[in-house]
Amino acid sequence: MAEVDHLAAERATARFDVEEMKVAWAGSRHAVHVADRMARLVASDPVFRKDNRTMLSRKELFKDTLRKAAHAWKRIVELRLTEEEADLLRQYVDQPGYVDLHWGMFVPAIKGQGTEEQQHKWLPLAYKFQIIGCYAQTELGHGSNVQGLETTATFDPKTDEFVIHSPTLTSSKWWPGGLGKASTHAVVYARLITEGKDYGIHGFIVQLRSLEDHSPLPGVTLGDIGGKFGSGAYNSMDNGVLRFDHVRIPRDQMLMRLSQVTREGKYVHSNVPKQLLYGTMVYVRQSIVADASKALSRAVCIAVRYSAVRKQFGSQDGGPETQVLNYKTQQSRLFPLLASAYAFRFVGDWLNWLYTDVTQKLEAKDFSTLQEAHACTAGLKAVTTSVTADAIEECRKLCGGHGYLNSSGLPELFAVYVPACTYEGDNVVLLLQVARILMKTVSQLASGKQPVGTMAYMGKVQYLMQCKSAVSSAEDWLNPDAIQEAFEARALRMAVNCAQNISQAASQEEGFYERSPDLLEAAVAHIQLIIVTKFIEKVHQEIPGHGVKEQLQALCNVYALYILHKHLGDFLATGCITPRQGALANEQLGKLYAQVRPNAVALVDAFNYTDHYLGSVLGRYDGDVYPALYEEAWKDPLNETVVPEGYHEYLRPLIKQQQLKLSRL
Ligand SMILES: CCCCCCCCCCCCCCCCC/C=C/C(=O)SCCNC(=O)CCNC(=O)[C@H](O)C(C)(C)COP(=O)(O)OP(=O)(O)OC[C@H]1O[C@@H](n2cnc3c(N)ncnc32)[C@H](O)[C@@H]1OP(=O)(O)O
Ligand SMILES: Cc1cc2nc3c(=O)[nH]c(=O)nc-3n(C[C@H](O)[C@H](O)[C@H](O)COP(=O)(O)OP(=O)(O)OC[C@H]3O[C@@H](n4cnc5c(N)ncnc54)[C@H](O)[C@@H]3O)c2cc1C
Repeated sequence: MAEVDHLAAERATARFDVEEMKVAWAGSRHAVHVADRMARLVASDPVFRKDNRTMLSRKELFKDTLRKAAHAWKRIVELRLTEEEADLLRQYVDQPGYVDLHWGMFVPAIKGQGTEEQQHKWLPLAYKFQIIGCYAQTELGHGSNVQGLETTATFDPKTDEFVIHSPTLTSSKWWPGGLGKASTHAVVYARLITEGKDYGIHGFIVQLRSLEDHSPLPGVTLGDIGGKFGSGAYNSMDNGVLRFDHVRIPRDQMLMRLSQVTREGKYVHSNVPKQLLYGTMVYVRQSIVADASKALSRAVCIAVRYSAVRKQFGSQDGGPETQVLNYKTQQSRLFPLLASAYAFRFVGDWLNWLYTDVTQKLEAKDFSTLQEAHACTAGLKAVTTSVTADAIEECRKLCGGHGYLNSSGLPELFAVYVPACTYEGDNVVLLLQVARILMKTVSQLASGKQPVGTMAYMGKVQYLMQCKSAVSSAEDWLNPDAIQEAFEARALRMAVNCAQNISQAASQEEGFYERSPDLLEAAVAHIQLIIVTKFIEKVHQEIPGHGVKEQLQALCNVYALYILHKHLGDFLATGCITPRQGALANEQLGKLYAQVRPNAVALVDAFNYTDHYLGSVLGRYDGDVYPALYEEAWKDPLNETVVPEGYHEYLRPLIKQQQLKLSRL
């Protein structure tokens, strides 16, 4: 009971309106309401139970995923849920599965790369689940290097068909989610060959399995690629392997919005940038940024609530011990992660806006913002997923020994989340893309070309290369202009330093290759500037609710000053701030942690997660952690019998043998 009281007391110390913070987090009152309804719908349905997930075998887990997906679809149809509601319902079911790829990549690939006619033909089938699709791009031999894919699609003008073929072992499709067991169709990326010429990678809709009995079609070899990291977790997904042996598809199953092959076999490229082929990846990368804030906020919610419940040391004269949340070290490890969850949420909203804006421009044949969309989605995907993966592990450590139990929810969350650093573009590969664009922008500064969008600050090169921070007290670091200037100067100076070093190499390519570790850091600095800028912009907006703006302001400062403290070397080496100013930032950070402390539990309550979604005995809303931990232990299959299976075979003979030996002595 004492623990329950603890969280109630924690909630009473909050200095802001939690209901209004829920609105700020979700984006609108409507969003809070819909999310609430969908979360409760899922939590109250026994089919969506997930507390036994880590104890299921792979086969049981996969079947459970099929069952949940089918049940979710049934509920979506029965309740006539809107697209927004259906997306949320699937999110709260919280079990990776083939539907993620069907809705998340197969449908968007057809929408983005199919002609109107193709969309008209295929989308209704996909929308009604008459076909199930996946995104088959990566191969055994190549993932990052898309141009290196080997699968071929050779046009045969005699039959008006493409022949899809896997010429080598390394050309086997490898990894696509939903491919292994569930999908009937795939968007397959292959080298288009017509009139004897290789035109590079293009997308094709290929049927893989019979719609009658689900068996692979002739010439198609398919399977699952095997168990993955952790128990439960991403093992609910059937990541697959696929080989083609001269499989024929009609010509009109090439996705022809960007380029076409005529009946005669002539290749025609529309007047659009060829990078639009990568559009589905750009779309998914922006949604992964929003997912990062969800995964991070879940971990932080668990760690904050548990840290308020957990007590260690400090008891005097039999009085209460200290809540671990009161230790300054716990705060300095946890509160930056709390601030990062909010930061990623807001930058994710902004990125979604940017993506929508770019999409509208593309429809109007305006391709001017394509590079900005690529740099922002690639860079933000890389930084937010890397931070989130590390943060989930940090939250596990923040929960001490109990964090290592599956029932804490953290091991599974980590195992599910960590591949986000790799899929949809390895984070290093993506940051190098950002660096390439930074170098291009720096090289254009001399010609007077004004950078735009998130690179616009580079236009202030004369000022930012020589400015000195005016901060002279810890409080000065609360001024957003001081923060913004320091971050802009750091990012620009790192980029310019790289550019200068590269220019001394024998060639641009060689210089880029040699300096790539520095370029990664420059790219990270640029992306951190974007996150800080968007958080500052958010806080400048009108935000209703008692104390809400003040809390967000504090979190924004925590985020920025934490990054400054963590990357102090960059700020000092580039001469943007002095060691004294760095020390003042750290002093201010300590004061901010003290400000966050009484609000910490309420700040995670504002995420509005149900206990079902959190899936953690440590993160329970009521804080009644110990009875739940105790009860959970007894549910383990090992505890089904008092004497374990194998006792008579292995333990008893061993003990008896030793006893016999002893008795002979
Ligand atoms: C407790 C349990 C439950 C918890 C759940 C909670 C967690 C939530 C989980 C969320 C789940 C979400 C589901 C996600 C499922 C994941 C499924 C994964 C799918 C995949 O991985 S699909 C495969 C993805 N593959 C990749 O991303 C490959 C990466 N490689 C590339 O993108 C490219 O090859 C490249 C960009 C690295 C290089 O390409 P290329 O060689 O062609 O290009 P260059 O480097 O030469 O550049 C040429 C110019 O093109 C521009 N460019 C490049 N890319 C783009 C782009 N996308 N858009 C626009 N422009 C682009 C470059 O800038 C160059 O421009 P320049 O002007 O010529 O310099
Ligand atoms: C869980 C999961 C789900 C997936 N789902 C899908 C899916 O649905 N569909 C699909 O098509 N694919 C899918 N993938 C594949 C995924 O997109 C690729 O694994 C990813 O793009 C990374 O490519 P890779 O495996 O070739 O890594 P590699 O490129 O081989 O990376 C290996 C190492 O090399 C480094 N490296 C590579 N290139 C460079 C470079 N130029 N400079 C410096 N370092 C470099 C990387 O940083 C990394 O450290 C999935 C992968 C996973 C793990």
